[in-house]
Amino acid sequence: MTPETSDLKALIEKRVRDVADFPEPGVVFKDITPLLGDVDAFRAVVDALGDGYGPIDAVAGLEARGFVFAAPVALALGAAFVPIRKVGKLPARTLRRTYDLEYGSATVEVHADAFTPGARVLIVDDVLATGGTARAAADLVREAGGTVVGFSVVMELAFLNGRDRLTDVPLRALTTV
Ligand SMILES: O=P(O)(O)OC[C@H]1O[C@H](OP(=O)(O)OP(=O)(O)O)[C@H](O)[C@@H]1O
Ligand SMILES: Nc1ncnc2[nH]cnc12
Repeated sequence: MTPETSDLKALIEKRVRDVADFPEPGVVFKDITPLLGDVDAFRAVVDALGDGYGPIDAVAGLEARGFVFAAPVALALGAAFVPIRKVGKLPARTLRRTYDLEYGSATVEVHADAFTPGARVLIVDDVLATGGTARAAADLVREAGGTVVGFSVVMELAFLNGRDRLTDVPLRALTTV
């Protein structure tokens, strides 16, 4: 680990707050709002999420917290931003996946025409927990014709083993707790 990497991990862990029993008893929620409130930390995280992938055509972000990181990463890389949204929000023809979360379940969609065939796509989110969201996102991008170059997250919750569901996708977690 380079000093820069360990500094970034320490910064993220300092600026992501644990909130017990949210949104339901037994869940320790990782609250990114302090990180978003620290301009230098937010900028460093955006830079690190998109660094070193080579040419990227589109950055796909997961509603809602993933959008906050994915959109600035897209701008920084000179790439398109593609939203992967909760069901019922995208207006044109969509592709859809349903999956389980640490708390409850969710269905997400992407526009069927979001990617040009073979587009190099980086997927960005805030947290990797069970990996259900990440798995759904990677499957949707592929079904829509994109090539998944990587999945980049701010924080991985290792005890939920999400990584095991993404063995076919290069995964980058800026920090793992
Ligand atoms: O690895 P998983 O178990 O799938 O969990 C990770 C996902 O859960 C959270 O989103 P959530 O669905 O709570 O939506 P939000 O961003 O709208 O709060 C988080 O932002 C990730 O997208
Ligand atoms: N514990 C957690 N904190 C924040 N986001 C999450 N998404 C799934 N589990 C989460």
